Amino acid sequence: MIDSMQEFTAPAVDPTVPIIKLEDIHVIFKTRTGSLLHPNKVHAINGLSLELMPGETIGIVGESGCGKSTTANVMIGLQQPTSGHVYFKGVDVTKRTAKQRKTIGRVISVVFQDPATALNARMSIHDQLMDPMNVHKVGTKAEREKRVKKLIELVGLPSSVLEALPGQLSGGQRQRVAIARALSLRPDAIIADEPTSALDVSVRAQILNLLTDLKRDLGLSMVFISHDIQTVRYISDRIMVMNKGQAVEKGTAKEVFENPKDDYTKLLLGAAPSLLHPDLGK
Ligand SMILES: Nc1ncnc2c1ncn2[C@@H]1O[C@H](COP(=O)(O)OP(=O)(O)OP(=O)(O)O)[C@@H](O)[C@H]1O
Repeated sequence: MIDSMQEFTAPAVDPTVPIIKLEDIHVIFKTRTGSLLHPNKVHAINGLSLELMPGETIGIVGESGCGKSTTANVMIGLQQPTSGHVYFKGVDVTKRTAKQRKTIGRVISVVFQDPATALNARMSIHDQLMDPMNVHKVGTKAEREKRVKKLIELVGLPSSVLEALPGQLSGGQRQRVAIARALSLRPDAIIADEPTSALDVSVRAQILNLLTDLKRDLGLSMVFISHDIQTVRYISDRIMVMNKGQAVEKGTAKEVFENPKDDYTKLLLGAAPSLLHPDLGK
């Protein structure tokens, strides 16, 4: 771990105010097909409420199509809810202004499933890490250069990768770069949408461990999205189980695993073998 972690730690915030709060969110997509009951409509999110408190990791778990990514998109403002409210540090940003959008884009970072598509194939790793800091005019050029070197160290990569293009790195290394970039603006929160699903099983464990270390050392708040309940258990303080656009169960990781209340949660717990690497203890 590097000495000067402090400059990467999440900014101090009021511990009693959620970083992100979703209140009774509905998202209805207009489509060409739809269902028998709702022709030409998909009710992707159906009355969802959620609070991400400072320093905590919330795991969102559910099968493909249950609305996990749409929930993430509502949080970061990529998807406008059909109804309901989105709060950022206590401020209603449901209909966010361009200025609010820019601010929130800076303080909530996203790590996507596939680092190959999230990174620019033609840009060196150095330039990709510099880019968000250039856009948001962070410090002087010399300070940004120094920060790039520290960021790459923070995610456990040698400085030699800075000159590489994404295609020259392994999937796991690329995801580390994506995480370094997500940390570059010292975010309040990270939204990780299936960040390990595209990786080999052994690499998955390494990335999960890296995220666990970072959240502990930097005091990050995190929303961790996955269809694998064991992976979610490993990293989350609290878990929300989603089914058909609704939260069917919420609780601490311990509560959800030891005393699941909802039938769907029980089904998930008893379903397919974990995608988690066996080296990660239960
Ligand atoms: N832009 C869109 N237009 C129409 N329907 C959409 C759109 N985006 C998502 N949906 C639908 O909304 C529902 C929720 O999708 P979403 O991608 O949020 O689920 P998910 O749980 O993230 O699934 P996955 O794990 O496969 O990404 C699905 O039925 C999906 O087909």
